[in-house]
Amino acid sequence: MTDPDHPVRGYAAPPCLAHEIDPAYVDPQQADDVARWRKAERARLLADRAGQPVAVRHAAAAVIGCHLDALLAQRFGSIDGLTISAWWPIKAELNLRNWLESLLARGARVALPVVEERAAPLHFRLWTPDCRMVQGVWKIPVPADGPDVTPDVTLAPVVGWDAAGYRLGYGGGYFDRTLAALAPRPLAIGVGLHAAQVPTIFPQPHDIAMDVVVTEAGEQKGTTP
Ligand SMILES: Nc1nc2c(c(=O)[nH]1)N(C=O)[C@@H](CNc1ccc(C(=O)N[C@@H](CCC(=O)O)C(=O)O)cc1)CN2
Ligand SMILES: Nc1ncnc2c1ncn2[C@@H]1O[C@H](COP(=O)(O)OP(=O)(O)OP(=O)(O)O)[C@@H](O)[C@H]1O
Repeated sequence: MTDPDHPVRGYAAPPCLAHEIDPAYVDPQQADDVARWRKAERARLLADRAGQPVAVRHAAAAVIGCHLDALLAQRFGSIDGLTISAWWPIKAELNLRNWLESLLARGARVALPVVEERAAPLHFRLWTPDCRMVQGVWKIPVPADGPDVTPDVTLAPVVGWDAAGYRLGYGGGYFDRTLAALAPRPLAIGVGLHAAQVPTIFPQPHDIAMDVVVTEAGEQKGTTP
């Protein structure tokens, strides 16, 4: 229908070109704003976390181990034979080492991430308490050798998280690249302090949401696989 008071004068851009716009198109100005916001938010969250008493982080890690056990039991039944990747804690990250050792005692395999190439997906190597470790990227200890493994479950430490399951890490984009590259995709569990929740991380096209986020307050986001 045409409105005689507002004659159609033509389009600013021909509508027939709409299909040629890449759905992954990112407004560079907006992407820049989000990157700047994330940098400041990371710094704030990291300072907050470092300011928590060690006893608080320690207690949170113990409770999170229990929540993770319940979650894995619900999703997989037995964990015997599962390969579960975690992290070697740095910068006041939660230390799940006791829980990781309990996984080994229950027949699971534990893997740690290795940055073999910058700006590329992570690799994973099996870990045991007595395996030889070497310093990797960012001086993060990694298992010195052993074959690459593909985790069934990957635990990703979060600097920040939102209720939609998106995580903020250290800004390397490593977990997003890794999840984008793995097929089948492992169950991705973001793990961190409840206080690290933010209303949104302003997800960008490259961000991949965690299947679940677990904090000391329990499971925060869940999807039925
Ligand atoms: N303990 C632990 N191990 C982990 C992770 C983690 O979050 N925690 N990772 C989780 O992914 C991977 C390592 N993540 C890294 C993330 C960023 C940079 C890094 O070089 N950052 C740059 C800034 C990048 C940018 O802003 O563009 C820097 O600080 O200079 C290094 C490693 C694998 N191992
Ligand atoms: N699949 C991908 N392909 C190419 N670049 C990617 C991919 N995923 C993320 N990136 C790049 O990585 C950069 C950092 O991403 P982001 O801010 O989400 O990191 P992060 O999730 O905090 O880091 P990390 O996962 O290492 O803890 C982004 O600028 C993005 O362009």
